[in-house]
Amino acid sequence: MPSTIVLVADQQELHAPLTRRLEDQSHSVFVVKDIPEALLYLRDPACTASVVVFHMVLRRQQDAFTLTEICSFRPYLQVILLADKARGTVFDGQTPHANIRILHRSIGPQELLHVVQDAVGAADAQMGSKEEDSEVDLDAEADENGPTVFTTPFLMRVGMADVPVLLHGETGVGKEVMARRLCAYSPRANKPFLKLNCAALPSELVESELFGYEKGAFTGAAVDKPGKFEIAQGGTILLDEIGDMDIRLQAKLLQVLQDGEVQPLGSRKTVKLNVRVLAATHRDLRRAIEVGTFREDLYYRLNVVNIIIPPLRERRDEIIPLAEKLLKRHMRPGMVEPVLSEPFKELMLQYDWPGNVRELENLMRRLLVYQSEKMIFGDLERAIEHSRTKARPVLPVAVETAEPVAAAAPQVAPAIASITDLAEVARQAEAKLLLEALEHTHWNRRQAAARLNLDYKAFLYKLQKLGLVGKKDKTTVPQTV
Ligand SMILES: Nc1ncnc2c1ncn2[C@@H]1O[C@H](COP(=O)(O)OP(=O)(O)OP(=O)(O)O)[C@@H](O)[C@H]1O
Repeated sequence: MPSTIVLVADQQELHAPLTRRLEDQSHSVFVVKDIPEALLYLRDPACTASVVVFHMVLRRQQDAFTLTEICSFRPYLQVILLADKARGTVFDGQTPHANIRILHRSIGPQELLHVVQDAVGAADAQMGSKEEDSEVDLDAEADENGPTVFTTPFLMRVGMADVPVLLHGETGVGKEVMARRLCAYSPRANKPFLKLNCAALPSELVESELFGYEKGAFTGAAVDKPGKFEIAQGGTILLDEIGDMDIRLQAKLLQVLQDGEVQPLGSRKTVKLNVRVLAATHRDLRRAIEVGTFREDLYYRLNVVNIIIPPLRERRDEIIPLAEKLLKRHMRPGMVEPVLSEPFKELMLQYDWPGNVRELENLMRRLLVYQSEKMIFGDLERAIEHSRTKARPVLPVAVETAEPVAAAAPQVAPAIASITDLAEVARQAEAKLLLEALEHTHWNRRQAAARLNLDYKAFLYKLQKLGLVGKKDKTTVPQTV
């Protein structure tokens, strides 16, 4: 069975031959240049590696602790370490975890290949026994890496499909975790995975980050800079908070997706792209389309597969297992793992978790710091009391799902009456009118202004105010869409 193998090596001549031979056997090899980066990757919930080979000597005892900890929450993971002596000196006389093999650093390439193949077999055997269990009742499978409403076979199919995926869900539900997981199951698993948060930056910055620029393209562009699309070549890009992307930029993104090529700002060259696009949002994009703040054509481009991740309060059976997993994730070596008491678990099950898994994670981190439930018991009680007296947060409208398994997920409530602010309603209505006029006139602004019986300057001012055009950057407004 093809596996994902992490190879930790800082020298090309060490990892290149091994990578080639493993890739010849259809395995995906992910090369990491240093130990801290490798440990970080292995701790990531989206990591699906079954074998990790440290082609460098582990010297810090702290790293050995971390590795042991990773092995305990990733029971399939097989670890191969090279050491100065074929005995684990870094483990300071302690017996290493059963899945850790320590070899002498002078081992030859052929012998190392055999050990890696053997480790792949051992990981497969352990995963196989888990898969047999899951065949009995796939839906009930307790998947440690994501909401149990999505089975591993479903996610593998979507991951392998290499099509755009739109992820919907409230903040903190695990959209990024899901995106990383889809990537890990895809043929692009050992290629770059980049994320850009479209809401966190002003639109000009999002544009230059995504598409890159050439030296001199604008004030401050002192050197050429490739955009994320270019850096992610061969891999995957996650456009987080796509619902917050400026409408003008949406047009440009659409063009890039349609043409499969990108033109850095200020440049004449175009770069052919081979990047899988995943997008995530907590917004109701259907509504955004209605009010003219999201382009329908872009929506259909991104929405080949649509996954709605339900909020944590709609998958309460996952709260306790997730809490226990998050406690383990954040424990430092030598820490005593707090045992969650029954009354505390009961309280956790009553709470609605508006911040979803992120909020649960923060609570578990606090618990590890305080080492006492008592200190946060009252906070949780007050939060429950508060949520009883307040209205539920507004949720995104349920949208159709492309897969039967996804359709089985609890549907989220419609976002009725989410816009209570009159000024916002007026702003959105105005934006819709302006955009319609621009669409009709193929983005000829003079004609669009005339169509709306508006003075041209007043029209431009409105475009600016609504964020539909940059102050100086008129050239990037699409003339044809
Ligand atoms: N199934 C899971 N197992 C373990 N941790 C999880 C899981 N889902 C989410 N998390 C953790 O919860 C936090 C929030 O997850 P993530 O960033 O994926 O959510 P999000 O929906 O993308 O959030 P936002 O909308 O704010 O971008 C992260 O620290 C992540 O590691």
